[in-house]
Amino acid sequence: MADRFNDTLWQGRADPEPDSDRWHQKVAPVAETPGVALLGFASDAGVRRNHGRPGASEGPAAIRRALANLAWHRQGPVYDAGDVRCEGDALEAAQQALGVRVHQLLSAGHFPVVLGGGHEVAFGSWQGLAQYLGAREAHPRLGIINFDAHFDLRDPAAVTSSGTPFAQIANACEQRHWPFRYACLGVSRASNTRALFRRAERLGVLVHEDRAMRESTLEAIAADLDRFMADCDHLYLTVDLDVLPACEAPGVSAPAARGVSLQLIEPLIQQIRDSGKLRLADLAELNPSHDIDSRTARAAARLVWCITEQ
Ligand SMILES: N=CN[C@@H](CCC(=O)O)C(=O)O
Ligand SMILES: [Mn+2]
Ligand SMILES: [Mn+2]
Repeated sequence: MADRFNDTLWQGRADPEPDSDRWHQKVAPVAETPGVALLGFASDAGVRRNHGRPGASEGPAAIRRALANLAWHRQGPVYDAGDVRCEGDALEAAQQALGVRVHQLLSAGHFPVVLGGGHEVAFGSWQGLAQYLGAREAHPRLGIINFDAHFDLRDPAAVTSSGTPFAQIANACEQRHWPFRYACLGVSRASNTRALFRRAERLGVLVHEDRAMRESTLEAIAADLDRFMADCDHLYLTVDLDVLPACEAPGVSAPAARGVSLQLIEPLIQQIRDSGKLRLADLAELNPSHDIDSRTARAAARLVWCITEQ
């Protein structure tokens, strides 16, 4: 189920001038010094269960290939912790295995960045963070910030999938008597039913629709996000690449007719990164078999680069 560091993915241009490093020259197998730990979740079992277009299990390798050639401006180390792979439809076991790895990385002082995988990655990521925080606090004030065209709050009673992770997390929080704090930014009213909007309202979700996210509203959204973050001690950032317009991210299961441009999303992600509360991040839904000229993989890599820029 677990794949280790794969050197063949970390290849790229080597410039002869000094101080010209790129990620492929710096990323290393996990070591003791705390750093960013990339961890792949090679799964599209949740997408399949959700009747989507399969192929996201190849996402982690494609993100690494796109990251490899980006310029290195960081101080601290970046590690590649390999992949957790979902075998067949064994999604629950894979999510649990992902949780175990995320917990281990957090306990070792690393900042895990999980590379999906369908958005079912979120329930595995969260399990790892919940184990970590739950061992330290009775009622952790954890905020989840999801950039996504979809709420992914479908009823998990019948089947769990890439469309249910935040409803699963809400249920798990209720069982633990933990607050459920969830922000979904970039959601499309056209792509989410009334039932999903009602569930989001019942759960007190902070919502900013795709069509309300513009250059002129960015300041107000940033202020809203600041208020959300002020109520939290820890943050989990999750980015579903289908929040981007189809021209920026064609390689996803459900491309967005409208979407929110990377140009608008990036400053909000910087704000989250700079809060000092970000414990965990993941990227979801990259499907290389539907990508065009690696656009989506490049957008994903750029987001990882931005989340870890420090
Ligand atoms: N993670 C994806 N979730 C979406 C997919 C929508 C679609 O396939 O059209 C959802 O379940 O709503
Ligand atoms: Mn989505
Ligand atoms: Mn999603």
